[in-house]
Amino acid sequence: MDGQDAVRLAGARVWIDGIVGTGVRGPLEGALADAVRALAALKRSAGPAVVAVDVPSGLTDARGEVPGPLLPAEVTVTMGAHKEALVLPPAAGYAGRIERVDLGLGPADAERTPPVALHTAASAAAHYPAPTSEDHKYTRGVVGVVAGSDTYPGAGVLAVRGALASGAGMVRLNSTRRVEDLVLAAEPGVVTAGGRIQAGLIGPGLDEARRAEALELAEFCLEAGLPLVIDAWVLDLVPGLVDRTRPAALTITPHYGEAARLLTALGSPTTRARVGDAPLSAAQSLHELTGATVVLKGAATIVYGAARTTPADGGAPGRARACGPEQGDGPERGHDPGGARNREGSGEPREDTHDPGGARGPEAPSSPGEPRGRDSARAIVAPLGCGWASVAGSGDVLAGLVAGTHAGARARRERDGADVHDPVAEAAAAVWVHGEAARLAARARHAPGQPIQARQIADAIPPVIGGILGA
Ligand SMILES: NC(=O)C1=CN([C@@H]2O[C@H](COP(=O)(O)OP(=O)(O)OC[C@H]3O[C@@H](n4cnc5c(N)ncnc54)[C@H](OP(=O)(O)O)[C@@H]3O)[C@@H](O)[C@H]2O)[C@@H](O)CC1
Ligand SMILES: Nc1ncnc2c1ncn2[C@@H]1O[C@H](COP(=O)(O)OP(=O)(O)O)[C@@H](O)[C@H]1O
Repeated sequence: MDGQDAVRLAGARVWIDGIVGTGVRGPLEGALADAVRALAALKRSAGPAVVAVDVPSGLTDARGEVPGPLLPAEVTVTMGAHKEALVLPPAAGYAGRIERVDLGLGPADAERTPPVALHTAASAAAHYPAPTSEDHKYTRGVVGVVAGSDTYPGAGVLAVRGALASGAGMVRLNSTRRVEDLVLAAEPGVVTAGGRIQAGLIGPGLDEARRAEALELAEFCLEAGLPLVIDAWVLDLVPGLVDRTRPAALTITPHYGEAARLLTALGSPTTRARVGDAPLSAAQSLHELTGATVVLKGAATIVYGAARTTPADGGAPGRARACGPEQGDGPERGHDPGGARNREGSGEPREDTHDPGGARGPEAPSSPGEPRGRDSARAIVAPLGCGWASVAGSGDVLAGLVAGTHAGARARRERDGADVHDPVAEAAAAVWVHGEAARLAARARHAPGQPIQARQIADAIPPVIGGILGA
């Protein structure tokens, strides 16, 4: 590109970038790299809008990494299927708004580009069915939550609100008196007594003083084969839990900083910057090292894991002993989220509070690295989120929503005796709903939008779910 080209280009308000497509692999090199670098610099100073054809030039990597110079676009018009580089972070951040042009190659094109699927409203709707006349709170799912502390009381409120907003039938909370009072003032339907649960959540806003309660719920869930979501600081429990249990039902929800810490603790040292450069690889490594479904949070959130195709619970389908009878059981059975405090007066742990190994059957995977009865791993990514979602407590709402979504799915499996468990699809649905809720709250669907708080994301979840069910 000579000086005259530069002057001509600088005068144009829109550039159409069709320089390099998806056929190239690895970083652009030589004269091509120099030209793309020069154009990117000129774009920064002259400010044209760039419309890329298929992919922005330089986004060549199928794992969403950014290998070298590239020309960022405001709009990318892509043909047929979505390309990984357009949906996976960090590359997705350079593609702008995506316009897909159907080439008539079939409906699957819209959603799938193996091995990465893009989550959509249609795929989320299946995970939030409207209750029928047969349903009651236990068939809609009960979430046991250990969240919030006197250090971070607000996170407990937000996690509970996320779980409730999922459509779960009930949330049982174990927290400090202050957090419980705050939660009950906002949500009087929350229960602080022990009892039957169908999924657990530990992490949001916990401090060291709450470690024992978090560990107790984690062990209860993993031993009973109940879905367990681990978030935030208590992700540091994961290496110990993976060693001692088989985490078939474990979902972890780290942000990049937490992912780097956890990978390092698992013997794969890395940094937050390296996770940010290659988040798909980080999510894959976390899954391979733990067996868990990994929700790696960022501007575009990657969900990585495997579906179970054999009974998650072993034994009689539809019933987990640790959860007590099918219905009508009260606080005398199941998990006791109040721990020792709620047992005051009895002197002993209750008979059904822990059920070591009882509900986990022979179908449990033999090791985290070599799960039996599971499909091969896959990634699902939600479209690039609305930036207003990056506000304190947003991830706490998401953790609650993921746990509520797992609890609902688990309750339906118990009711129907179903044996297919797809925690990746469940978690991806929750991520999609959370992203849409942020967009709705911020009024950012067709406009830049406006600042929001995490509680507004929680408030917007029910209308998003209602919207996808009514569509
Ligand atoms: N209202 C309440 O009660 C709230 C309570 N909360 C509770 O606070 C606790 C601490 O959680 P926390 O995430 O703030 O701190 P922590 O994990 O130590 O991060 C340290 C370093 O990690 C990085 N990093 C952070 N976020 C990142 C991201 N999204 N994406 C990428 N990187 C990110 C960043 O590193 P840097 O970029 O500076 O290198 C940062 O300096 C936790 O229990 C939580 O539940 C919060 O939810 C807020 C609302
Ligand atoms: N730039 C962004 N655009 C869209 N969503 C974002 C962006 N940055 C973060 N998020 C989302 O915001 C949430 C932040 O969660 P987290 O880091 O756990 O925060 P907190 O601990 O304060 O709740 C995640 O759901 C993440 O996907």
